[in-house]
Amino acid sequence: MKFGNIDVPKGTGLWILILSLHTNPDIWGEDAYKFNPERFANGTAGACTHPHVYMPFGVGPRVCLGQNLAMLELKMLIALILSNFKFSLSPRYIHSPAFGLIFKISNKRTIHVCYILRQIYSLCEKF
Ligand code: HEM
Repeated sequence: MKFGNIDVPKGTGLWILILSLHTNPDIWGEDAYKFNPERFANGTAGACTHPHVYMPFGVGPRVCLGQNLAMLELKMLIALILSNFKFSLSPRYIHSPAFGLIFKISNKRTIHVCYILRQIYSLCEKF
């Protein structure tokens, strides 16, 4: 098949870089890299120009089987965290995002996050 002027031979594996789709200013606007959950206030269609390019769980026949379970777990976890912790930015905070499979903090900051996660897990074990 042909994508624009690129010929793709039969049997070729294509890897779509989802991070690029999810942070493209042409699709999400100038604040594409900003953490802004409110952009979804009116659903995915209200957040971007082409709703079908938002695919955190993949699309089509191989879409993530655990999608609904994962969303339920995440909502419960966030509700638990927000109702049990207060948040403020540490004066020692250094903004250091790094790209892996997803965006994460760079290795030098990981140890602090692991500590926080351990606290959160121990909290969740109580429920
Ligand atoms: C936030 C959490 C999760 C994310 C972002 C996620 C994302 C994904 C993505 C992107 C795929 C590939 C879809 C594709 O090939 O188009 C996938 C596949 C899959 N996921 Fe998840 N997933 C999550 C949680 C889970 C959970 C909790 C389970 C099981 C309990 C699960 C089970 C699966 C399975 C079995 C597949 C393979 C489906 C297939 O190839 O037919 N996932 N997931």
